[in-house]
This record gives sequence, C-alpha cells and structure tokens, in this order.
Amino acid sequence: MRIDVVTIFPGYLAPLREALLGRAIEAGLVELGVHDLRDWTHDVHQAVDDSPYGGGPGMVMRPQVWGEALDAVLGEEPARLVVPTPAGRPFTQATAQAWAAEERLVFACGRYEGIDQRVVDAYADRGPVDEVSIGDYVLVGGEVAVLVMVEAVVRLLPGVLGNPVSAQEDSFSDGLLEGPAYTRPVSWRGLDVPDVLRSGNHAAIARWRRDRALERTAARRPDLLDALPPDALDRADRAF
Ligand SMILES: N#Cc1c(N)n[nH]c1-c1ccc2c(Cl)cn(Cc3cccnc3)c2c1
Repeated sequence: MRIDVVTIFPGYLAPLREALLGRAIEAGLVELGVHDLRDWTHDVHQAVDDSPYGGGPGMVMRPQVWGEALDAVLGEEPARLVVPTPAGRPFTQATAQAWAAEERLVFACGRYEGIDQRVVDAYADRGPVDEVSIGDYVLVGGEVAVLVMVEAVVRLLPGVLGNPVSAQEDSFSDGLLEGPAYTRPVSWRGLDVPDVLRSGNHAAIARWRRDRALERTAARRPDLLDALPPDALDRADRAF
C-alpha cells in the first residue's frame, strides 16, 4: 500500500515513521509520502487560506492550492482520496478494514475552518472520495485524524502485526468490546487474576472472556449490541 498525506504541517506526521508503522515502512509493506501543501503556492506569503464567502468566523482553505497539490500527488494512479472533517461520516473499524484492501490512500489534511468544498466535488469525478470524522469532538485540523486512521489501517496489513490473530480478536472486530486482560504477577496489590484464566480449561476461558466482553459492551456501548446481526449471539450469549 502507498499512502500520501498533504498538509501544511508535515512535522505533525512524523510519528508515522516511528515504531510499528516505521518498521512496516522499512520492511516495504507500506510506502509513505508526506507533502507540504505550501510547496504548491506561488505567492511570497505562501497563502493557503482566504475569507469565507457568506461571512462567518475563521478562514477557508483555497481550492487552487489544493487542486495543484492533489493533481501532482495523485498523478494518474488510482487512489482513494480521504478528507478528514468534523462533518464526515464516522471512521470505524469497518472503514479501516475496507481501506486496508486499497492500493493507494491519499489524505488531504486541512486546517482553519476546512477546505473549499469544490476540492472534494472536483475529485469525486476522478475516483472515490471519503469525507470522514474520527469522532464526535472537534480538533484543530486533520493531521491527528490522519495519524489515527493510518495506524488503524496499516496495522491490518499482512505482515505488520507480529501476531495476525490480534487483529482478528480486536475490540470491534467481532462487534463487541474486548474484555479485561491480565498478566503476571498472579496477585498485585491484593488483586488476583481470575482463577479461570489459570485453569487451563480453554473452553471455560473462552466462555469467561466472551461473557466479560458482553458485560463490558452492554455497560459501555449498548449501541454495539443493538447493531449486532441477529445470528451474532448464540444461546449461551443470550443466557448471559
Ligand atoms: N476527522 C476529524 C475531526 C474531528 N473528529 N474533529 N475535528 C476534526 C477535523 C478534521 C479536519 C479539519 C479541518 Cl480541514 C479543519 N478543522 C478544524 C475545524 C474545527 C471546527 C470546525 N471546522 C473545522 C478540522 C477538524
């Protein structure tokens, strides 16, 4: 997979070259290009924003600069263009799994009050464009959202995670939150590891973990339970 990111703060994306993602890049599992939007300005001030038509607070990012940058970065190769925005569709684990199958992702990281809408509209004729949000809170720009989305996608690529089973057993991958996890010591500050996890009874352990996941999901994210397909819960689950 090739990932390109266009931003006025390239340094914000430096964490993508650290740790697991950095190793994936070094291993050739992912190619990453980070591009400074201001490289496509032509004025001495390298202006990327202007006042909003219709008035209102803040500034809007100019379409011309974005058009030149995305034309250059996208080139003729097909790619999914991703535009983070507070007004976007929710980015979920399902989105990450779908995007993990893409050959190329190009992220347009905006700032200010956003990017002129005509940029999204103009590129919609050239390929898939997704306006997405990582959650119901407001950030200052798209860069942090891109860090989140790139990590969620790249960790799903074959060869990136040391233990591929992990990705299958994530929270959300089966529609439920993960239950609690424990490691040594058996007793810590008077708190003990649940006996079943040390029993060696794999069926009992699996049942206990499923029950804890159902319990946690019901308590913290009942919406996920409501969204499960009818056949997702078996008789033992329903008994829980
Ligand atoms: N993804 C996501 C996401 C999220 N979950 N919160 N905030 C954002 C996000 C993404 C992109 C931009 C761009 Cl471009 C500018 N801003 C600042 C802003 C703030 C308030 C209203 N309009 C724009 C962005 C915020």
